[in-house]
Order: sequence, then structure tokens, then C-alpha cells
Amino acid sequence: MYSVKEAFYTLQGEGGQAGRASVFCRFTGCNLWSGRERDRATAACTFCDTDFLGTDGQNGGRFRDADALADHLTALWPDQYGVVTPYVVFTGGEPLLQLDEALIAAMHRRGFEVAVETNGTIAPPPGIDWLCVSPKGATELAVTGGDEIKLVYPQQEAPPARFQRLDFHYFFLQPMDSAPLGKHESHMDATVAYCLAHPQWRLSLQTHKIAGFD
Ligand SMILES: C[S@@+](CC[C@H](N)C(=O)[O-])C[C@H]1O[C@@H](n2cnc3c(N)ncnc32)[C@H](O)[C@@H]1O
Ligand SMILES: Nc1nc2[nH]cc(C(=O)O)c2c(=O)[nH]1
Ligand code: SF4
Ligand SMILES: [Mg+2]
Repeated sequence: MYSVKEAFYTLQGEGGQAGRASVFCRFTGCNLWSGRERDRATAACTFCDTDFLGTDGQNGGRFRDADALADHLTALWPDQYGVVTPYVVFTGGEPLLQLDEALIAAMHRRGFEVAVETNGTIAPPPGIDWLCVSPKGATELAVTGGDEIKLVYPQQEAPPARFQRLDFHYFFLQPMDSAPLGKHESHMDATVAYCLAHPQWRLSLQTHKIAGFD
């Protein structure tokens, strides 16, 4: 059984695949925060921008097996002509609490490339085509390599230098989005400054928030 908060067709907004048409599957639940505001300050991850509780979002629900969820996600992909490889992004919440080999295989059978956005604390199943790891605070990484690391910046307990020797193809810093706006602008400036001073790191902006497409 899989619990899905929401599923929707959009453009990948972040990281090295930004701009790519994607079906997003947002699983319910996370291991680093309950999702309740009263627990935020004491959580292992305190700055989450996402509602991942319940199954009441658009196209959300509970799915009895991998084929049922894969059919549901495939129906959200518009390309009927096979000109590009369809792309699914599993996120959450923390997708590695639920994503398994059976679901990856079911998406592959339907022609999809499979991407994952994870906080890096849970070992992934094999078969993922694009793995994005986004470390959180003082948590320990179970995943030390992948296609991209996308570190939200700044985080007092997770300075970029801690990750610079890990086995990723791309190293991204993404400014922390948090109210008030003035704070976010200073995060933006600080992130740009860090990338300029440390050219290993590239800037990742949340383009869906800038352009307003989800
Ligand atoms: C909501 S998380 C879900 C996937 C997984 N739990 C994780 O943390 O990577 C998706 C992406 O949004 C990023 N993110 C969450 N809150 C953010 C914020 N306030 N500002 C910038 N990025 C944020 C995460 O770091 C992650 O890369
Ligand atoms: N457009 C869009 N791109 C995204 N990339 C990662 C996201 C996420 O919440 O995991 C996200 C999201 O929520 N929307
Ligand atoms: S680990 Fe990801 S989903 Fe969980 S609270 Fe942090 S940003 Fe949100
Ligand atoms: Mg998001």
C-alpha cells in the first residue's frame, strides 16, 4: 500500500533537471518532521516548505500496489507520441519511506525515467535513474553519492564543506525559502556569494516559485 499526498504534472523546478516536464508524486509522511507546525522548531528538519500530511491533495490517495499507482501516474503524462522519455519525480515528504523496487520497475515498464528527491537518511532501492540528495541539519547521511546534491543554504549544522568530497556529479546550493521576504533575499545573496567563492557549487533556484507554475 502506498500513501500519496498529491500527484501532478509540472516542470521540475530545481536542480540539474530544472525545466524538464515531469509527473510529480508526493508521498505522505517524513522521518525528519511530523508535518505539524507545533513540532517544527524541535524537528530534525525545521524549514520544510511542503504539506505532506494525509492523502487529500490533487490526485492523492491510497494505492494498493505498484501497478495501481504506476497506472495513476502514467495517466498524468500528456505525451501521446513518444517523442520524449516520460519522467516521474518521487518526492514527499520522504519518498524513500515508501518507494520500492516494485514501483520503480512498474514505472520503467511504462517507459518512464525515475527521479527521486530525498533527504539522504535512508538507503535507496536500486534502479533510480536520477538521485537528488538534500542533506538536513545534523542528520547523518545514509547516501553519500548520486547524481546531484542539492543543499539548502544556509544551514548552521550543515555547512557545504561537510559535503564537498562526496560522490555526486553536481553540487547545488539552493537558497532557503522562509518568511519574511527580507530573510529570503539575504539567503539568496549569501548563496550567490558562496557559489562565487566556491566554484564547485552551482546555484539552484526554485523556479516554480519564481514563475508560479505550481
Ligand atoms: C520538500 S523536500 C521532499 C524530499 C525530501 N524529503 C528532501 O528533503 O529532499 C523537496 C526539496 O525541497 C527542498 N526544500 C524544502 N524546504 C525548502 C525551503 N524552505 N527552501 C528551499 N528548499 C526547500 C528540500 O531540501 C528538497 O530538496
Ligand atoms: N515544480 C516543482 N519542482 C520541484 N522540485 C522538487 C520539488 C519538491 O517539492 O520535491 C518540487 C516542487 O514542489 N515543484
Ligand atoms: S526532510 Fe524533506 S519533506 Fe521532510 S521535513 Fe525536511 S524538507 Fe520536508
Ligand atoms: Mg517543493
